Amino acid sequence: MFEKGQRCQIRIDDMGSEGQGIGRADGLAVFVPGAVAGDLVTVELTKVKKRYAFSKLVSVDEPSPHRIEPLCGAAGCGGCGLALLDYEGQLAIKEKQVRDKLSRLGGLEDPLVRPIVGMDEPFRYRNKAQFPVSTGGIITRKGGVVENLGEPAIGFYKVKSHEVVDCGDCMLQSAAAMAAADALRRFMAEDNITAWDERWEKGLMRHLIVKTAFGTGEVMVVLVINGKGIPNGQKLVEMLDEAIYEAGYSLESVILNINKKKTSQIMGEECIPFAGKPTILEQVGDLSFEISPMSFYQVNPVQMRVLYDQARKYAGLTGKENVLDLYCGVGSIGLYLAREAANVVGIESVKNAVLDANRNAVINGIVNARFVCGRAEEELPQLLEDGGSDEMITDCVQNADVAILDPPRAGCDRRLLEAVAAVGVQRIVYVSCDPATLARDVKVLTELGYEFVEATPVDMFPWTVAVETVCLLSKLKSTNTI
Ligand SMILES: C[S@@+](CC[C@H](N)C(=O)[O-])C[C@H]1O[C@@H](n2cnc3c(N)ncnc32)[C@H](O)[C@@H]1O
Repeated sequence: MFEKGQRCQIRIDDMGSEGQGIGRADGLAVFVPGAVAGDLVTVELTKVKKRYAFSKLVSVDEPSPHRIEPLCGAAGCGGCGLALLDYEGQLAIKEKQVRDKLSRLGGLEDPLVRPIVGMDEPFRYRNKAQFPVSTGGIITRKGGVVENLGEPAIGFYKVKSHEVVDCGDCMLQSAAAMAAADALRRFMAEDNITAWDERWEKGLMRHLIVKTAFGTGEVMVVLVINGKGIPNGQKLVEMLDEAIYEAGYSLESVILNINKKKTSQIMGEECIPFAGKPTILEQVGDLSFEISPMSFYQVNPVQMRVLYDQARKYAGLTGKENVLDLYCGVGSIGLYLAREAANVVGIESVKNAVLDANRNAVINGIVNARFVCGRAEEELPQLLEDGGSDEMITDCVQNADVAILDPPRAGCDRRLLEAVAAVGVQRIVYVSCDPATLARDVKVLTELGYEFVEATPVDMFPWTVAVETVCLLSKLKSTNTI
């Protein structure tokens, strides 16, 4: 029996969702912040439950061969959960997590999990930076004049708080994003621009969002503000333009996003084009995609191609198949596969993303893909039962051969999985950003008449705990050739 305050020595063999080490003491799972997979550590238990315990690290008695010094001085920002593990160690732990989850939660005995596909250069891979802005608080002087208490800080929230850790350089962000942050920091200091203070619900600048299209070099800056405009805003545009140009990119779009609410939601509903174009253009292989301020777009374009190529391989298209692209976002997977399919129908719940998806089809001259707005778990059963006014959509849904599922972290609604099984597709390609919900859904699909064939993890987010997986399930029993 373990109790609070007790010390014990354990070997760390897993990492938790916040990057803490996990080891076992007589079957009890012990969470250890600051420990990494492979470490032998002494810990002091701080809270003991029936099956698990929390602890604090007392000493690292035998460091893991993969333990390294923290990636950067801004450690504490909470972004890099695996900042103390080298890249090889990160890949090993992610692959293990996918295998473990598929066995334990998916009920699969010895699932075939291919080696994880990592990056050659796991730095500056993010095409979207999202920095909170602070000046450490504001004060209101006589006459209602609002003033900052400190210097502008642009970076990340400290773990479990809304305190902004200023970040001069983040190795995960593009050079354009860091240049934009630097320009905004200088502008705010020179022009005494206030930052949002959530205690008083006052202050102008809330977030800086920078989207970088690596394929074309185009950059969009979104300034989330609590107001209608930015005093001397033209000067800021010029400073951003110069800084981003010096970083080797081209500022093509500046958007003001209005968010006046006390909310943890980063963006408000209203976007006002402030300078340049309302969208930027990205190039992926021979496809072009318009990127708008609000729609979801994969954040790691290098690994996005790896992911989509794996999905294409698993889809096994010959040109005759009807493909469903469920949870399709701006249609990128469906459009990537469209030239090798008969027809593609995508379903997505965010209206703007559906508009982008249909526009992306037009931009690329793709005529055999349509995108429908709605909740996939409601829209698919309905199209299956009643059809719709568009013949191509009805035919594609009712005679679909392949379904791509790419849900958010929560995974798929059971009704959607039942509808996919009712369509009777031969192949299901499941793209997942959470191995636990993937495993849960794989279990449901095996109960609905599909067999798990194999999975390939793809590292979309080096240095963080997140892991992406592409998985193939088949209706055909053991007769697949990939
Ligand atoms: C992980 S993203 C995948 C997007 C796209 N497949 C891609 O590769 O860029 C998940 C998408 O599912 C959408 N979504 C969330 N819940 C949904 C639902 N119930 N029905 C349809 N789409 C949904 C989100 O808006 C988001 O665009």
